[in-house]
Amino acid sequence: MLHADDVWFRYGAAHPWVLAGVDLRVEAGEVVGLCGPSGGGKSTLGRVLAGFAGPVRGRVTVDGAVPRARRAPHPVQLVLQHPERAMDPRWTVRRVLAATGASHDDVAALDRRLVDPAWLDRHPHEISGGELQRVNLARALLARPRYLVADEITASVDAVTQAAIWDLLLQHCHAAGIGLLAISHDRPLLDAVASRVVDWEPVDA
Ligand SMILES: Nc1ncnc2c1ncn2[C@@H]1O[C@H](COP(=O)(O)OP(=O)(O)OP(=O)(O)O)[C@@H](O)[C@H]1O
Repeated sequence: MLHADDVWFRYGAAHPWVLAGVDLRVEAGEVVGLCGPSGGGKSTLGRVLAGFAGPVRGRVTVDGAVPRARRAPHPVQLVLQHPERAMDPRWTVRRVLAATGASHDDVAALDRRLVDPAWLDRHPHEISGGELQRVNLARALLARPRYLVADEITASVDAVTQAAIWDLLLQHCHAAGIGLLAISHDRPLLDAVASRVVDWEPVDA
């Protein structure tokens, strides 16, 4: 289980609390939606869950333990809305994927619906936004996460691409037993992809 256990967080002592006593659980293989208003702290929680920031109070555990700094990828991978901001524009897609530490064989064996081999020698700006988001998801999956946090991952693509990306992601998470936290302001989307949806309550609400 991925567990935010009484998590408190603020961006410095002079700033207000963004997370105040958050308790959120995602079981292995479960798909949970997190829905709430803009600026309420959902992305902050995603960053804390994936280890980009530590809680000021409380703790995040992954399958019962607090993840320790080590050379292996973090067991919680975070995927964001804008894949182009998460990649070096000078790198080819192949290099982006190889930078995960994945072997040539692992990259070659990727689901072709996720990464078309024709994209491998192109740069991020030489494939579409929806294609680049699939590469971004492939990169997260190559890290063999136990949990994924998907933060507004299809907010910038059309409805058909959105459906295709979610279909693929859910298939991969189901096959690998990955727990998924889907963050969005789009309640109908979360109702369609998640087995339960948590309504986020901002600190000041
Ligand atoms: N690096 C930062 N330094 C200071 N405050 C920050 C920082 N990042 C976010 N915040 C503040 O934390 C609060 C929560 O932001 P966050 O991005 O987590 O909300 P959100 O619910 O994900 O919003 P949205 O749906 O618009 O992305 C906001 O008030 C934001 O201004």
